[in-house]
Amino acid sequence: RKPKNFPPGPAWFPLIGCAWQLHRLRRRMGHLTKASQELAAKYGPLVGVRIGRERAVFVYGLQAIEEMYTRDELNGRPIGLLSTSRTGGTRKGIIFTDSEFFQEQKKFLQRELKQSGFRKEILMENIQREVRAIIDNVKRKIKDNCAVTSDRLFGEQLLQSVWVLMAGNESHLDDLGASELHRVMVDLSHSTSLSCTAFSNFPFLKYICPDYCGYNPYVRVNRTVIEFSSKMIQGLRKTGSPNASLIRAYLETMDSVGKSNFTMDQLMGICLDIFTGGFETTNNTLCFAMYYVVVHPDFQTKAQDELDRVVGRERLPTLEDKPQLPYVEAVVLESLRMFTGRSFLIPRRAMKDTTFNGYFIPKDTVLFGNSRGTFMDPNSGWPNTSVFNPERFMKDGSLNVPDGFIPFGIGKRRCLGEVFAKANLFLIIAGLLHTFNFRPVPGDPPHFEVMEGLTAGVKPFKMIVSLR
Ligand code: HEM
Repeated sequence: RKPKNFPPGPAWFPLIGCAWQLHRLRRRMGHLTKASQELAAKYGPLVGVRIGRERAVFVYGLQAIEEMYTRDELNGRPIGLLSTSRTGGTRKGIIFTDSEFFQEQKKFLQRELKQSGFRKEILMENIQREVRAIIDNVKRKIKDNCAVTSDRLFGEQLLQSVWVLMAGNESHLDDLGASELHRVMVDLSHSTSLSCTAFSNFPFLKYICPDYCGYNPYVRVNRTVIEFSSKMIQGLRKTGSPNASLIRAYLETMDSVGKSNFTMDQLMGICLDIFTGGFETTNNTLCFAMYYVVVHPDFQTKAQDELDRVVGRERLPTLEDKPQLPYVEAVVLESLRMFTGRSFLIPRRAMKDTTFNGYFIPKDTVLFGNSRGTFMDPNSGWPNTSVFNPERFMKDGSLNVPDGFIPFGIGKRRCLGEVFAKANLFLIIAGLLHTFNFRPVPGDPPHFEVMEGLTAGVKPFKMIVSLR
């Protein structure tokens, strides 16, 4: 059948997104995924929009997103200021590259991480060290017996463990470095959005108002992360890293292969991607989890009862306990649903002229996947989607993950850090609930507000934390 013309939709939508971003209203305006959901209700799973002179498509609903995830010709990443200006003018790293270059680099990273940072004993040592540091950090904060704010509870420790994932268990960031990197990563998150960054959608703005349109801050924070990584790697090169690690393997390949795609600039792009992918997503999921356990003490108590039964009070939970802690895992999955269901996916690019859902999609069209439609929309087949309820992942006392719950994506562009993220989220949430009680501040309950950034976050809130 002859494909229909480009998907229909309003031309003005990205303009509104950019206006939100420019006027820094995003924190009060709720999340753009909701607006795109309303468009999908009117136009269907593919909504055609115009961004400057380019046409783009918003993709909505599980079926359409799954198709986008798995079709090779929809596997590219956009070529634009968002993907080039972060790494000195050309696309580098994993997240924003495509074609054979991307395939070669991702394969290398997957193989090396399997042999180093993702190996069970190395992963456990790294994350358990991080969980103990997070618990000590919270203990220090509650010493004064006043309310604790949700941000800065785990961010620096997360960055520390992401660095160890790349550089090996012997290499650590010092406190000053971790704290500075944390500040920069938060800036990076707030300086941009994956769907509606003004300078990326309207590149001429970088000449007219480079600061106001977000271009300068975006370039500046990315450059700082790259300089930081470069300094750390120079240090590693001088001292020689004693253990197998991703960075050591990359440097060795670079030296042995000589002139190839394995370059220092590309390694910097990879560090930037792993810091960004590893920090932002996990940190925001944890903030959603903390918000919901504070406002739902019953879920908190149920998870704590399970932890007491299975783990006892004498030691911290481990990954070996995970199969016996289905309810704690259900809390993790429900927090992931709340986080990912409010975020846009990393944009895609059509690698050639193709058809999608019956429509003609020309080469280089940018596609924005909205994961709200996969498990947050009332029509997605999940009941009461806006309500936090870990029970939806439980059946007869066991964990039951419904088909179509794909917070880490599927296909060739599936999340590189999935193993690490799952272990991290489980051990941090289990460790915190095992050690502390989290309660609302009397008379000042947390106010739920989604902040748009690179991904969705919860506005920082205060809570009372006490040792169990
Ligand atoms: C809550 C935690 C996380 C979630 C929900 C998440 C989700 C995702 C999703 C859905 C994608 C696929 C995007 C697409 O198909 O276009 C992705 C890609 C990616 N993630 Fe994650 N992620 C998480 C944590 C991490 C961590 C911890 C790391 C690194 C240590 C990481 C690194 C990456 C990278 C490098 C990519 C790009 C892969 C590619 O383009 O092929 N992520 N992530």
